[in-house]
Amino acid sequence: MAIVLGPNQYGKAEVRVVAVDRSTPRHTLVDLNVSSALRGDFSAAHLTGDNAHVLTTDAQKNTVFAFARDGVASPEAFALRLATHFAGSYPWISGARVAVESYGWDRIAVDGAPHDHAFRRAGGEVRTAVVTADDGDLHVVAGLTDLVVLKTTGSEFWGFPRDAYTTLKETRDRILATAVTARWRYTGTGLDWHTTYDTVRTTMLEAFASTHSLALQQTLHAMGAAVLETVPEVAEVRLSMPNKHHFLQDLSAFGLDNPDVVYHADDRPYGLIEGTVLRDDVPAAEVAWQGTPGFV
Ligand SMILES: O=c1[nH]c(=O)c2[nH]c(=O)[nH]c2[nH]1
Repeated sequence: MAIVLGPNQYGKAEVRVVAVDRSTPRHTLVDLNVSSALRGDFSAAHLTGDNAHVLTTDAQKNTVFAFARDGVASPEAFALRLATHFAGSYPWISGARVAVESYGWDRIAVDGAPHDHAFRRAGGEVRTAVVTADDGDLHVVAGLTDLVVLKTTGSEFWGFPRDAYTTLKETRDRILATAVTARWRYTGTGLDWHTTYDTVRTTMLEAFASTHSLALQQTLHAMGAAVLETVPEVAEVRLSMPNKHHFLQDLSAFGLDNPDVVYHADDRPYGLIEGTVLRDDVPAAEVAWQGTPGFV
Protein backbone atom coordinates (compact mmCIF):
# COMPACT_ATOMS: atom_id res chain seq x y z
CA MET A 1 0.00 0.00 0.00
CA ALA A 2 1.18 3.49 -0.81
CA ILE A 3 -0.04 6.55 0.97
CA VAL A 4 -0.74 9.39 -1.42
CA LEU A 5 -1.72 12.99 -1.02
CA GLY A 6 -5.26 13.52 -2.22
CA PRO A 7 -7.07 16.72 -3.16
CA ASN A 8 -5.98 19.72 -1.15
CA GLN A 9 -6.30 23.46 -1.08
CA TYR A 10 -5.25 26.25 1.23
CA GLY A 11 -5.85 29.92 1.66
CA LYS A 12 -6.89 32.72 3.99
CA ALA A 13 -10.37 32.51 5.37
CA GLU A 14 -12.56 35.40 6.40
CA VAL A 15 -10.59 38.53 5.64
CA ARG A 16 -12.83 41.28 6.95
CA VAL A 17 -12.33 44.29 4.78
CA VAL A 18 -14.35 47.48 4.88
CA ALA A 19 -13.86 50.02 2.10
CA VAL A 20 -15.26 53.53 2.45
CA ASP A 21 -15.82 55.95 -0.39
CA ARG A 22 -15.55 59.45 1.10
CA SER A 23 -15.20 61.28 -2.19
CA THR A 24 -18.44 63.15 -1.51
CA PRO A 25 -20.08 64.05 1.83
CA ARG A 26 -22.50 61.20 1.17
CA HIS A 27 -20.25 58.28 2.08
CA THR A 28 -20.75 54.77 0.80
CA LEU A 29 -19.24 51.62 2.20
CA VAL A 30 -18.59 48.05 1.20
CA ASP A 31 -18.25 45.47 3.97
CA LEU A 32 -16.86 42.12 2.91
CA ASN A 33 -15.77 38.81 4.34
CA VAL A 34 -13.36 37.34 1.80
CA SER A 35 -11.95 33.81 1.74
CA SER A 36 -9.44 32.58 -0.78
CA ALA A 37 -8.27 29.03 -1.44
CA LEU A 38 -5.62 27.99 -3.93
CA ARG A 39 -5.37 24.71 -5.83
CA GLY A 40 -2.41 23.34 -7.69
CA ASP A 41 0.78 21.50 -7.01
CA PHE A 42 1.53 21.95 -3.34
CA SER A 43 2.66 18.40 -2.75
CA ALA A 44 6.19 19.37 -1.66
CA ALA A 45 4.86 21.47 1.21
CA HIS A 46 2.66 18.59 2.37
CA LEU A 47 5.25 15.85 1.93
CA THR A 48 8.51 17.51 2.96
CA GLY A 49 7.66 20.99 4.19
CA ASP A 50 9.25 22.60 1.14
CA ASN A 51 7.37 25.87 0.80
CA ALA A 52 8.76 26.97 -2.56
CA HIS A 53 5.28 26.71 -4.10
CA VAL A 54 3.39 28.26 -1.21
CA LEU A 55 1.96 31.68 -1.96
CA THR A 56 1.45 32.52 1.68
CA THR A 57 -1.98 32.95 3.15
CA ASP A 58 -0.60 36.20 4.56
CA ALA A 59 0.06 37.45 1.01
CA GLN A 60 -3.45 36.35 0.01
CA LYS A 61 -4.85 38.47 2.83
CA ASN A 62 -2.70 41.43 1.83
CA THR A 63 -3.87 41.11 -1.76
CA VAL A 64 -7.47 41.41 -0.63
CA PHE A 65 -6.72 44.66 1.22
CA ALA A 66 -4.53 46.05 -1.58
CA PHE A 67 -7.13 45.32 -4.26
CA ALA A 68 -9.81 46.95 -2.10
CA ARG A 69 -7.84 50.19 -2.34
CA ASP A 70 -9.02 50.56 -5.96
CA GLY A 71 -12.62 50.14 -4.92
CA VAL A 72 -14.91 47.15 -4.76
CA ALA A 73 -17.42 47.52 -7.54
CA SER A 74 -19.36 44.39 -6.62
CA PRO A 75 -18.67 41.12 -4.77
CA GLU A 76 -18.65 39.32 -8.10
CA ALA A 77 -16.22 41.73 -9.76
CA PHE A 78 -13.95 41.72 -6.70
CA ALA A 79 -13.94 37.91 -6.49
CA LEU A 80 -13.27 37.65 -10.22
CA ARG A 81 -10.34 40.03 -9.94
CA LEU A 82 -8.84 38.15 -7.00
CA ALA A 83 -9.41 34.65 -8.38
CA THR A 84 -7.93 35.59 -11.74
CA HIS A 85 -4.94 37.16 -10.04
CA PHE A 86 -4.26 34.17 -7.76
CA ALA A 87 -4.84 31.57 -10.49
CA GLY A 88 -2.40 33.38 -12.79
CA SER A 89 0.23 34.21 -10.20
CA TYR A 90 2.50 31.12 -10.47
CA PRO A 91 2.64 28.28 -12.99
CA TRP A 92 2.00 25.66 -10.32
CA ILE A 93 -1.20 27.32 -9.16
CA SER A 94 -3.93 25.80 -11.28
CA GLY A 95 -6.93 27.44 -9.71
CA ALA A 96 -8.33 29.58 -6.98
CA ARG A 97 -11.61 29.80 -5.18
CA VAL A 98 -12.55 33.18 -3.83
CA ALA A 99 -15.71 33.43 -1.76
CA VAL A 100 -17.08 36.82 -0.83
CA GLU A 101 -19.79 37.54 1.67
CA SER A 102 -21.10 41.08 1.41
CA TYR A 103 -22.89 42.57 4.38
CA GLY A 104 -25.60 45.07 3.53
CA TRP A 105 -25.86 48.44 5.26
CA ASP A 106 -28.90 50.73 5.10
CA ARG A 107 -28.66 54.41 5.83
CA ILE A 108 -30.10 55.38 9.20
CA ALA A 109 -33.06 57.72 8.69
CA VAL A 110 -32.97 60.88 10.81
CA ASP A 111 -36.25 62.81 10.73
CA GLY A 112 -37.12 60.63 7.76
CA ALA A 113 -34.03 61.57 5.72
CA PRO A 114 -31.32 58.99 4.98
CA HIS A 115 -28.13 59.98 6.81
CA ASP A 116 -24.91 60.74 4.93
CA HIS A 117 -22.53 58.70 7.07
CA ALA A 118 -24.51 56.64 9.60
CA PHE A 119 -25.63 53.13 8.68
CA ARG A 120 -27.53 50.18 10.09
CA ARG A 121 -26.62 46.64 9.17
CA ALA A 122 -29.51 45.12 7.23
CA GLY A 123 -31.26 42.25 9.03
CA GLY A 124 -30.11 40.23 11.99
CA GLU A 125 -31.55 42.12 14.92
CA VAL A 126 -33.85 40.40 17.41
CA ARG A 127 -36.66 41.99 19.39
CA THR A 128 -37.06 40.78 22.98
CA ALA A 129 -39.60 41.10 25.80
CA VAL A 130 -39.52 39.87 29.40
CA VAL A 131 -42.43 40.18 31.80
CA THR A 132 -41.94 39.57 35.52
CA ALA A 133 -44.92 39.08 37.81
CA ASP A 134 -43.89 39.77 41.39
CA ASP A 135 -46.09 40.28 44.46
CA GLY A 136 -49.00 41.40 42.30
CA ASP A 137 -46.87 43.77 40.21
CA LEU A 138 -46.18 43.31 36.52
CA HIS A 139 -42.93 44.58 35.04
CA VAL A 140 -42.30 44.77 31.32
CA VAL A 141 -38.74 44.92 29.97
CA ALA A 142 -38.53 45.23 26.20
CA GLY A 143 -35.38 45.21 24.16
CA LEU A 144 -33.39 44.30 21.14
CA THR A 145 -30.13 42.58 20.42
CA ASP A 146 -27.69 42.84 17.55
CA LEU A 147 -28.76 46.15 16.09
CA VAL A 148 -25.50 46.72 14.23
CA VAL A 149 -24.73 50.34 13.38
CA LEU A 150 -21.74 52.16 11.95
CA LYS A 151 -20.65 55.71 11.25
CA THR A 152 -17.94 56.39 8.71
CA THR A 153 -17.15 59.76 10.33
CA GLY A 154 -18.40 61.91 13.20
CA SER A 155 -16.44 59.95 15.82
CA GLU A 156 -13.31 60.98 17.71
CA PHE A 157 -11.38 59.45 20.61
CA TRP A 158 -8.69 61.41 22.41
CA GLY A 159 -7.79 62.92 25.75
CA PHE A 160 -7.29 59.60 27.56
CA PRO A 161 -4.43 59.08 30.03
CA ARG A 162 -1.28 57.38 28.77
CA ASP A 163 0.17 54.82 31.16
CA ALA A 164 3.14 52.56 30.43
CA TYR A 165 0.95 50.26 28.32
CA THR A 166 -1.01 52.83 26.35
CA THR A 167 -0.13 52.66 22.67
CA LEU A 168 -3.46 53.73 21.13
CA LYS A 169 -3.13 56.83 18.98
CA GLU A 170 -5.53 59.69 19.51
CA THR A 171 -7.94 60.16 16.63
CA ARG A 172 -10.15 63.02 15.49
CA ASP A 173 -11.90 60.91 12.87
CA ARG A 174 -12.54 57.20 13.07
CA ILE A 175 -15.14 54.62 12.14
CA LEU A 176 -17.50 53.98 15.03
CA ALA A 177 -19.39 50.70 14.93
CA THR A 178 -21.28 48.69 17.49
CA ALA A 179 -23.89 45.97 17.90
CA VAL A 180 -26.45 47.43 20.25
CA THR A 181 -28.07 45.27 22.87
CA ALA A 182 -30.66 47.35 24.68
CA ARG A 183 -33.31 46.63 27.31
CA TRP A 184 -35.72 49.18 28.58
CA ARG A 185 -38.21 48.97 31.43
CA TYR A 186 -41.69 50.36 31.02
CA THR A 187 -43.64 51.90 33.87
CA GLY A 188 -46.95 50.81 32.33
CA THR A 189 -48.44 47.49 31.28
CA GLY A 190 -51.02 48.68 28.75
CA LEU A 191 -49.00 50.50 26.13
CA ASP A 192 -49.24 50.23 22.37
CA TRP A 193 -46.29 47.84 22.32
CA HIS A 194 -45.48 47.89 18.60
CA THR A 195 -45.63 51.65 18.28
CA THR A 196 -43.61 52.24 21.44
CA TYR A 197 -41.00 49.68 20.43
CA ASP A 198 -40.63 51.37 17.05
CA THR A 199 -40.29 54.77 18.70
CA VAL A 200 -37.57 53.56 21.09
CA ARG A 201 -35.66 51.86 18.30
CA THR A 202 -35.91 54.85 15.96
CA THR A 203 -34.88 57.21 18.76
CA MET A 204 -31.76 55.16 19.52
CA LEU A 205 -30.82 55.01 15.83
CA GLU A 206 -31.30 58.76 15.38
CA ALA A 207 -29.23 59.49 18.48
CA PHE A 208 -26.45 57.22 17.25
CA ALA A 209 -26.44 58.96 13.86
CA SER A 210 -26.77 62.52 15.15
CA THR A 211 -24.40 62.47 18.10
CA HIS A 212 -20.93 63.66 17.18
CA SER A 213 -19.14 61.09 19.29
CA LEU A 214 -16.12 61.77 21.48
CA ALA A 215 -16.40 58.29 23.01
CA LEU A 216 -18.69 55.31 22.59
CA GLN A 217 -19.61 55.90 26.23
CA GLN A 218 -20.96 59.33 25.25
CA THR A 219 -22.94 57.83 22.39
CA LEU A 220 -24.38 55.20 24.74
CA HIS A 221 -25.54 57.88 27.15
CA ALA A 222 -26.97 60.00 24.34
CA MET A 223 -28.96 57.04 23.03
CA GLY A 224 -30.38 56.16 26.45
CA ALA A 225 -31.14 59.78 27.31
CA ALA A 226 -32.92 60.33 23.98
CA VAL A 227 -35.18 57.37 24.71
CA LEU A 228 -36.07 58.71 28.16
CA GLU A 229 -36.75 62.17 26.74
CA THR A 230 -38.93 60.81 23.92
CA VAL A 231 -40.88 58.05 25.65
CA PRO A 232 -42.23 59.02 29.10
CA GLU A 233 -43.29 55.43 29.82
CA VAL A 234 -39.68 54.22 29.81
CA ALA A 235 -38.13 54.31 33.29
CA GLU A 236 -34.62 53.13 32.47
CA VAL A 237 -32.53 51.93 29.56
CA ARG A 238 -29.69 49.44 29.85
CA LEU A 239 -27.25 49.25 26.99
CA SER A 240 -24.41 46.93 26.08
CA MET A 241 -22.35 48.14 23.15
CA PRO A 242 -19.23 46.37 21.89
CA ASN A 243 -16.79 48.69 20.16
CA LYS A 244 -16.42 46.95 16.82
CA HIS A 245 -12.97 48.19 15.94
CA HIS A 246 -12.08 49.14 12.37
CA PHE A 247 -8.34 49.57 11.94
CA LEU A 248 -6.96 51.49 9.00
CA GLN A 249 -5.01 48.95 6.98
CA ASP A 250 -1.37 49.88 6.29
CA LEU A 251 -0.90 49.48 2.53
CA SER A 252 2.47 51.22 2.32
CA ALA A 253 4.33 47.92 1.89
CA PHE A 254 2.58 47.60 -1.49
CA GLY A 255 3.33 51.18 -2.54
CA LEU A 256 -0.27 52.23 -1.89
CA ASP A 257 -1.55 55.12 0.19
CA ASN A 258 -4.64 54.66 2.31
CA PRO A 259 -6.44 57.95 2.85
CA ASP A 260 -9.12 56.47 5.16
CA VAL A 261 -10.42 54.06 2.54
CA VAL A 262 -9.53 50.46 3.46
CA TYR A 263 -10.11 49.12 6.97
CA HIS A 264 -9.70 45.81 8.71
CA ALA A 265 -12.86 45.02 10.66
CA ASP A 266 -11.49 43.21 13.71
CA ASP A 267 -13.88 40.94 15.56
CA ARG A 268 -11.96 40.37 18.80
CA PRO A 269 -10.93 41.49 21.25
CA TYR A 270 -13.40 44.34 21.42
CA GLY A 271 -14.08 47.12 23.88
CA LEU A 272 -17.33 46.50 25.69
CA ILE A 273 -19.12 49.62 26.80
CA GLU A 274 -22.13 49.10 29.06
CA GLY A 275 -24.31 51.45 31.03
CA THR A 276 -27.71 52.31 32.42
CA VAL A 277 -29.51 55.61 31.83
CA LEU A 278 -32.49 56.19 34.09
CA ARG A 279 -34.93 58.64 35.58
CA ASP A 280 -34.14 59.48 39.18
CA ASP A 281 -37.81 59.99 40.10
CA VAL A 282 -39.05 56.49 39.27
CA PRO A 283 -38.65 53.70 41.84
CA ALA A 284 -36.13 51.03 40.91
CA ALA A 285 -37.55 47.60 40.14
CA GLU A 286 -34.54 45.30 40.28
CA VAL A 287 -36.83 42.26 40.16
CA ALA A 288 -37.68 43.16 36.56
CA TRP A 289 -34.08 42.47 35.57
CA GLN A 290 -33.55 39.24 37.48
CA GLY A 291 -32.50 36.36 35.29
CA THR A 292 -31.16 38.68 32.61
CA PRO A 293 -27.86 37.27 31.41
CA GLY A 294 -24.94 39.70 31.53
CA PHE A 295 -25.27 43.39 31.99
CA VAL A 296 -28.53 43.89 30.10
O1 LIG B 1 -15.07 55.06 22.50
C1 LIG B 1 -14.14 54.46 23.06
N1 LIG B 1 -14.16 54.26 24.40
C2 LIG B 1 -13.15 53.62 25.07
O2 LIG B 1 -13.21 53.44 26.32
C3 LIG B 1 -12.06 53.16 24.31
N2 LIG B 1 -10.91 52.49 24.63
C4 LIG B 1 -10.23 52.30 23.47
O3 LIG B 1 -9.14 51.71 23.38
N3 LIG B 1 -10.91 52.84 22.42
C5 LIG B 1 -12.06 53.39 22.91
N4 LIG B 1 -13.09 54.02 22.31
